[in-house]
Amino acid sequence: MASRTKTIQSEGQSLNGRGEVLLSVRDLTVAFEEKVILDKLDLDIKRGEILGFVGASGSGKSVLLRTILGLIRKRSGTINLFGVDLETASEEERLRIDMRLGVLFQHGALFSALTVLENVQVPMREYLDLPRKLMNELAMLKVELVGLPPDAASKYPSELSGGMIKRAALARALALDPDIVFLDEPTSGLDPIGAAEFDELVAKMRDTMGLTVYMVTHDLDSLFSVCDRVAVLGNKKVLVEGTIADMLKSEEPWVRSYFRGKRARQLDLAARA
Ligand SMILES: Nc1ncnc2c1ncn2[C@@H]1O[C@H](COP(=O)(O)OP(=O)(O)OP(=O)(O)O)[C@@H](O)[C@H]1O
Repeated sequence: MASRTKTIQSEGQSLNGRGEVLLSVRDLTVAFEEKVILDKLDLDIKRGEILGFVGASGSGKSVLLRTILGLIRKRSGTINLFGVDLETASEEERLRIDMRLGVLFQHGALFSALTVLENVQVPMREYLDLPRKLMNELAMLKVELVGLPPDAASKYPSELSGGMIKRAALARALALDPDIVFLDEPTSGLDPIGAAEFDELVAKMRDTMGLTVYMVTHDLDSLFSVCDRVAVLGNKKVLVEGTIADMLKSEEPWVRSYFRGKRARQLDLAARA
């Protein structure tokens, strides 16, 4: 556990383009009939950062993620990705944007009838037209990139551990070399060691590839150990955002109890030790 809480946050801004805003959400309102879930919400994510997105259960984290990904229709506001307003984007622009996004859904794991290699190739088949041999080679590189042994490539999801499934799902999310990956509770269901290893992998990808990560999580360990910035969803908008240090100083009641509750205090002490 102690190694988990040792901070592995970004050490510098050395990679090109760091700081550039890749996703900008402004005045976003999402409602299901009369029920407003998000009300004039603003959010930015910058290149090369890991943004941890937290909020009470049912506060709308998944709705926001699905709206950004174009799976839920917004009522008003703008969502701008890579400088393009999604509402006015042409079909071709939208396709190019989609290819720059990787997604790891919490329950959307892997196709059970496909091997790991075939799962990783799903986005490649959808968006690219590559010869089979090249696709196999590229998918294999992704399998290795996420730290899976080569023999995992020919296995089916039912033959893998929980941690290996998450890695394989990450490999699939990285299939097209995206600029941003959206991870929906990536460490849920993993034991602390598996979760720590997954966090370290994500941090390594930020540091070596400049990957930008939007991580919805309830996992305090992840928030303390890898997130460069945290955004808290509450009252239908981003209530507070900033570093973990900012969260620890916040007097907002939900943020206070979440980040300064007993468990959070123990993690903070361990991280400082
Ligand atoms: N398709 C839908 N139709 C109607 N209401 C919906 C729909 N999808 C989500 N909601 C409602 O939107 C609210 C926010 O749900 P959401 O799943 O985004 O919460 P969450 O913050 O991700 O919660 P959790 O942390 O428990 O996963 C909930 O009240 C939910 O019932």
